[in-house]
Amino acid sequence: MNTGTQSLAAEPPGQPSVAVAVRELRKTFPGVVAVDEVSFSVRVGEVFCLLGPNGAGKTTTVECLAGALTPDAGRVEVLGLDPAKDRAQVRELVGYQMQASVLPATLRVEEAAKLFASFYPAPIAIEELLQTVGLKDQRKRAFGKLSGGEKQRLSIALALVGSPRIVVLDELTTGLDPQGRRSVWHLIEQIKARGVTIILVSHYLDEVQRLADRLAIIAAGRTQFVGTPAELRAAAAVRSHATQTLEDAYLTFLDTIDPSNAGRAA
Ligand SMILES: Nc1ncnc2c1ncn2[C@@H]1O[C@H](COP(=O)(O)OP(=O)(O)OP(=O)(O)O)[C@@H](O)[C@H]1O
Repeated sequence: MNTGTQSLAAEPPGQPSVAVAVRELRKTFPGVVAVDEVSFSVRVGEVFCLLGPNGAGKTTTVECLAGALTPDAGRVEVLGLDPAKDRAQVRELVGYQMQASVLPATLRVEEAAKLFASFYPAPIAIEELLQTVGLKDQRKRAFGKLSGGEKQRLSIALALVGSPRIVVLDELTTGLDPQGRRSVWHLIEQIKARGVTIILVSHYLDEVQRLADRLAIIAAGRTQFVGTPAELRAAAAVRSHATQTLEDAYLTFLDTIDPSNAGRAA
């Protein structure tokens, strides 16, 4: 197994090069081990993708690093902070893409952005934010009247409004048409170009191929692989000569995971 982890303690003084370090993370809910033993590091400025089957523990993991859940065991560091203890600071540093559908239907785009901006000490100017995500012309439109792609853009805007250094995007392009997906990918590349670290939970291997600098595969609550997309293809090629696309490589890799690890009960 290649978990490619790094030690925060090994970082030189000054600007950290590791944005997020997760070590042997475990999180249970009554009757379920959601995350059993997950470890990975995310470097400052990279796009890092979390992949894995439904129920593998990806959302639980990112909720632990965003400070929304408290781990049962293990260690999580976000720019040197513990999200479970330094919750307020971590919430200023990490933008978490909310499920947009929780917003009231009558709330206008601009009102939602202003509301979320009021939670942060140094928010981005609303006009610049809406321009960046391509919603300037829709700023007066009510949330309930937005298309699926526009809702997705708004949820990204709300994750960015606090000028975060890290953005966590969970299932970024689910439900978008091909054009909408490509334009959201372009948006992610623009955000990356500003130096923001991006953690992306995705089921779409074309998206991962296009955006990811590195990725982790989580299955059965454990990290099964950490590396670049090219390294995943190389690792899968050892197991199957038929491997071609990143999706082929991912599926080949998953096939080799011991199924007795799955379906964990607490
Ligand atoms: N609040 C909760 N209470 C009880 N069980 C939970 C809770 N949140 C998650 N789980 C369970 O923990 C496991 C991991 O869920 P999680 O949402 O982290 O997986 P995921 O990898 O994000 O899945 P998906 O790809 O389907 O979104 C699942 O079995 C899920 O049912």
